[in-house]
Amino acid sequence: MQHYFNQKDIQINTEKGSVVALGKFDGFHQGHKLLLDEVLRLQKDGYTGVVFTFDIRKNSIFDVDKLQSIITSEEKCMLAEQMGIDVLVEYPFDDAFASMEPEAFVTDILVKRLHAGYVVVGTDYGFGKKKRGNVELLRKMAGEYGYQVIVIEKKKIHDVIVSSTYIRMLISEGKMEEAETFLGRPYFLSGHVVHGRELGRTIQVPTANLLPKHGKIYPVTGVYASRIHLEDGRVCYGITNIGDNPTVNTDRRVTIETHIFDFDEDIYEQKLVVELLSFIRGEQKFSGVSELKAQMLADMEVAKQRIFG
Ligand SMILES: Cc1cc2nc3c(=O)[nH]c(=O)nc-3n(C[C@H](O)[C@H](O)[C@H](O)COP(=O)(O)O)c2cc1C
Ligand SMILES: Nc1ncnc2c1ncn2[C@@H]1O[C@H](COP(=O)(O)OP(=O)(O)O)[C@@H](O)[C@H]1O
Repeated sequence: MQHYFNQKDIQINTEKGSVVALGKFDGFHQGHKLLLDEVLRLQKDGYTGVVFTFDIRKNSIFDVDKLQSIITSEEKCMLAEQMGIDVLVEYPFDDAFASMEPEAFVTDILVKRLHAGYVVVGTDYGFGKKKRGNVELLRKMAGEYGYQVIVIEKKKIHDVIVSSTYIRMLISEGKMEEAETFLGRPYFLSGHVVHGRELGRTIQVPTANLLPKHGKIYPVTGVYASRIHLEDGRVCYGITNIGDNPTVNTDRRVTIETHIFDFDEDIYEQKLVVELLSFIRGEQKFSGVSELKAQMLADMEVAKQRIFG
């Protein structure tokens, strides 16, 4: 997959033209999937499939520090690659771009740079200066510039519109099963295993530690049943604690710690993808390590019950 990250000199070489899906695509959820399926369908017909999204970190109108996404840019790239998308664009949404006339976006980017044969958007997609660009404008310019517009209606599940905002709310409340329904896959986090206090092994519950990433949304602190994807493709199950470990931690830094069931290997530096399947309990301060350990063993039984039934 080709990945344009935070760069404006995009040029796609395509014989037949491209199919471009436009959107923020935070989460690549069940609603986004309808757009992505159109891209994949037209890719099979020989069009170059492009997912066009924005990197908004350089725009002064957003309080970037407060923005939290379901998936990081790296995770978006990983998912697009897994789906088989040809090109992922994360276009810099800087102040210059925010004030671009929508007609110029169509002619300069969609037509000249991406050679769009098809443009796929949701019903309420807005782009360009003051969001004046919309489905109507895309349709109006389609004849002259030789592309077709595919408009996708909002997907609903149990009568609720699937949206990134709704899914972020579910995640932050620890409602992992519901988040999974709307995402179409469990919420996951990813990163490289770092060293911790090496206390886990002394209580026979070693935990692979990941650091939280800036800009990523995390669920409420506590214990979760989890599924772990190791770098070599193996899939394991385990239990994950997100929190600042009040029982043993003095610096109160938040970490993500996963104990993998029936596993005994050194996996420091390895990249893990940890899917959080089900919330078990909130984090607590125990009177000592032996109380904590007893609770961890009980948590493991609950996790196994939820995972294996
Ligand atoms: C299933 C599980 C549940 C945990 N629950 C708590 C908790 O409620 N309170 C707490 O202070 N720490 C909790 N921890 C974190 C432990 O304190 C931590 O894993 C242990 O200190 C090992 O740390 P280390 O990886 O830095 O060696 C939990 C860890 C796991 C794996
Ligand atoms: N079942 C397991 N689950 C998680 N990590 C394991 C397991 N078995 C061995 N390990 C290894 O042990 C390390 C965790 O041991 P631990 O004593 O908790 O040290 P640390 O405080 O550095 O995380 C992991 O990073 C991993 O390399």
